[in-house]
Amino acid sequence: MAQYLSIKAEHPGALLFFRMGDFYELFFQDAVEAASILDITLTSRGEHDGKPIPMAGVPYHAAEGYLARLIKGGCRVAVCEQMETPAEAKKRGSKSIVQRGVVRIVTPGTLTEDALLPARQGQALAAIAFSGAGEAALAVCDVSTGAFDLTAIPAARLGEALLAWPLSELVISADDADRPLILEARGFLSAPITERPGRAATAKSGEALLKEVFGLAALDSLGDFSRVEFAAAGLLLDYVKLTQAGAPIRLRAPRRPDTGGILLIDPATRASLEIDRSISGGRDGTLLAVIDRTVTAPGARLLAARLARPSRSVSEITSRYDAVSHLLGDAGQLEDVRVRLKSAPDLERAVMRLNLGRGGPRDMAALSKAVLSGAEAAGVLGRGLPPRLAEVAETLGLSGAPSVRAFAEDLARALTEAPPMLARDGGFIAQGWDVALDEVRALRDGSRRVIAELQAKYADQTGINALKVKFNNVLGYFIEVPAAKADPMLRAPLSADFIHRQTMAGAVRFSTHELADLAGRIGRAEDEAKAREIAIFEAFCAKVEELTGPLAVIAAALAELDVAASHAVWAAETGAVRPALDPRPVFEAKGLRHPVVEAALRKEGKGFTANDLHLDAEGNEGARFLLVTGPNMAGKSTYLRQSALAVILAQAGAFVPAASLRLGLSDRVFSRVGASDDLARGRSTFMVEMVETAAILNQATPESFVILDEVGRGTATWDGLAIAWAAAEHLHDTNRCRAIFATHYHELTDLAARMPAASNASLKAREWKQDLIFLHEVQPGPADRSYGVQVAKLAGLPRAAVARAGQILKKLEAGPSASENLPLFAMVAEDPAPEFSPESSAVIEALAAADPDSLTPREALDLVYRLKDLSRGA
Ligand SMILES: Nc1ncnc2c1ncn2[C@@H]1O[C@H](COP(=O)(O)OP(=O)(O)OP(=O)(O)O)[C@@H](O)[C@H]1O
Repeated sequence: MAQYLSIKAEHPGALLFFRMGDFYELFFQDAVEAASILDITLTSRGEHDGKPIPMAGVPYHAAEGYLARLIKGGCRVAVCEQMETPAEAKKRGSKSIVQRGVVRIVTPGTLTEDALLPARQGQALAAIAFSGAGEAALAVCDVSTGAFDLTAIPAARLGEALLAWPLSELVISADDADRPLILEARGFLSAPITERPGRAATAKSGEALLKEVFGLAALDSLGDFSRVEFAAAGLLLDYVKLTQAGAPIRLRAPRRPDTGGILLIDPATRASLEIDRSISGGRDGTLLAVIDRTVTAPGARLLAARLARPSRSVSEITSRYDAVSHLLGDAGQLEDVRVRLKSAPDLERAVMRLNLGRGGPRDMAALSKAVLSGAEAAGVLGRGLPPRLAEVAETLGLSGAPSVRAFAEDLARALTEAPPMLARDGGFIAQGWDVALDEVRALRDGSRRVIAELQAKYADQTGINALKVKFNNVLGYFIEVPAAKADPMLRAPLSADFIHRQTMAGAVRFSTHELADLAGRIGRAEDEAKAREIAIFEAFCAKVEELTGPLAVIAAALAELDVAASHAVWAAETGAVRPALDPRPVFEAKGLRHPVVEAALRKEGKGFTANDLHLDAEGNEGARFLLVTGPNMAGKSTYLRQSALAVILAQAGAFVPAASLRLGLSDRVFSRVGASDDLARGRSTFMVEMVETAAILNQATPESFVILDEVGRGTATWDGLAIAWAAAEHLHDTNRCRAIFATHYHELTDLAARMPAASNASLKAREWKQDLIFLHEVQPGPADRSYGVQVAKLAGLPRAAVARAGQILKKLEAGPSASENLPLFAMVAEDPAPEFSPESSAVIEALAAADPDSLTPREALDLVYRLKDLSRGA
């Protein structure tokens, strides 16, 4: 207990998995907590301060499954192992306790095990540091692959920067816990936030840790990082170090992701476009889920990363297109490549596990299979490739890495067909690979055969046919006879040979010197074979470590090829086309479709109506601002979203579901679609809408692409209209970006005539026998009316209510306030609109009645006093 308590004291924030023989045991509050999450029995053992100690345990061989559930349940787990065998402990004195130590702390952001990590999802552990100058630095790593990115960003962009990663855990300095930006991040992040002492987040500690981890005397070779970046790196590495409990950190040198070259997507836009997470939280119904045709886990992770961080670099995007075009051009080759890729396991994570000392024979087999499958895929690719694919083919072809090929082939020969997960289980080195191993195995098997033969010999000698030689873990090999027949063996002369071991209810067990001797030999041979296998495995691990660099390049090439093939397959299935990139800020799509809605409709056997869209931020060849009207349910939101999704797909390097698309690259995509409450953060629907709209109006540049749906809907009609109006003008006049604006305020359609680079479009609907038919077709010009009542009828409002709504609508349409369009147009025309109130109209009347030319100075002064009184309502 003293040992337990002292180890537990070192890891206050984690559940302690305390290894005792074949179990990990948990005690005290840990046991209570784990038992409730894992639904396992809570028992007790011994006493502490006069009270029973709660205890719960899980078998060590099944620990991964339990760990996974605890991590999902938001726990951290410190895994404490026995660092020596009980026999070793005894050597130090008969009362010595086995030495134990924490070998790692398992946290949501630092997993490496296959069983704990979703294969097709990336894992990002991020740390943030802030500078005094409004700058933040973000250090992000994936300990399962070794990726490590380090970058500085304006602090205000923290949200979008964080969400561009598949975040599993965020580390912050405790000193930053109360910053508004962190409080805000708590709202939109689903990943847990871990606080660390502020001293870990200093430039000095960062520099020291970077030097230590990468074995450098000076940091110049890493590139030019700032103090705040070093601080973020320090915070991250310090945490990784803590969780690795002394094992070396295996990350690649930090890379600066090219944020200048990334299409920025803010958190609200990311959520509303459902790129990789649907509004309801899952992956179903997202853009990623619909286009993903990857066949390997690293490919799936790369695809997700590309959709999360589309590019802004023409050369990067073009080279991605070239690869897709090539594969799309040869269906046979594409299929052949994918067959090879399908048999390539997760090389990235297997190598990392092996390097961390957590890998096993199965990871070795995965490494070999992945490398050799990649080589086969390269063979299929052949010649005449565009540069990017040529590079992939060259890497995978291994012509430049003969030692990797030799190693992969060695492994293929050395390992058995289905190797065990853990090296200590043995039996993974194939016959014929190692002479010494084969010899000890022959010895062991020979002794086993002799034992099998002993059964016949002893049966003969004792005359007991039912005599059996058996094995169990407690006795080892033993001789068993039915109790009724055992008597002669307990007496001379047989008792001289047969030594009594155990009497059971129905059987008696014996051993002989001969049997013990043979069993000893088998045991020694088995130990020797295992030791030999482990030695071979360790030699392989050393080789993996040596080849880690080239293996990482191969892993990246495999993922790259898988993503290009995935885009090609999806394009072939859906008729997606290669976008044409234009240096001007245009968006000209013919026959554009919404990939997710289309896929959903296809499942129901329905077709999707493709639509065109032509925008030009400079206003030369098309409108920069398109106002879309049309009935509810006509397809406005779909039209808006499909254009924003096309920008994201195109800049991610994928083809787009259209007949054609000509696109000038965007710096940012903004979307405000649909109203959503954010009650958890204390914001009403309208507040959320205004916060998001404000973000767009404040940040959109002429290169941005904006879709806004029903701005102003969440408040009183006139207020809403006024806000929508002002937002439209601001986008058109000030932001000057490509923008589509959907609205139910028909009054706004007149704006197009007043703004030079704006135009109207609407979705067609037709009334037929009092029913409404949606054609989902976009046409130029405003919608004639809104058909809200018809949609209400479609939705199943009671017949009487629909009829009544129809009556009211007629009245309203006939009444002056509704038919006379709003006075707003007149008011906004030139001057800012004056506030009209009873008081102000009285002031105006008095002014109108006054004749300045005939006023004496005294009368003029009186008039001023009267106006003043009138304005107060006096
Ligand atoms: N181009 C299209 N082709 C076929 N079906 C479509 C198309 N666009 C939309 N739809 C169908 O119409 C439904 C409603 O579309 P959407 O939500 O875009 O309408 P809306 O005009 O934005 O409605 P509201 O004004 O009520 O928000 C979609 O869920 C989809 O099933």
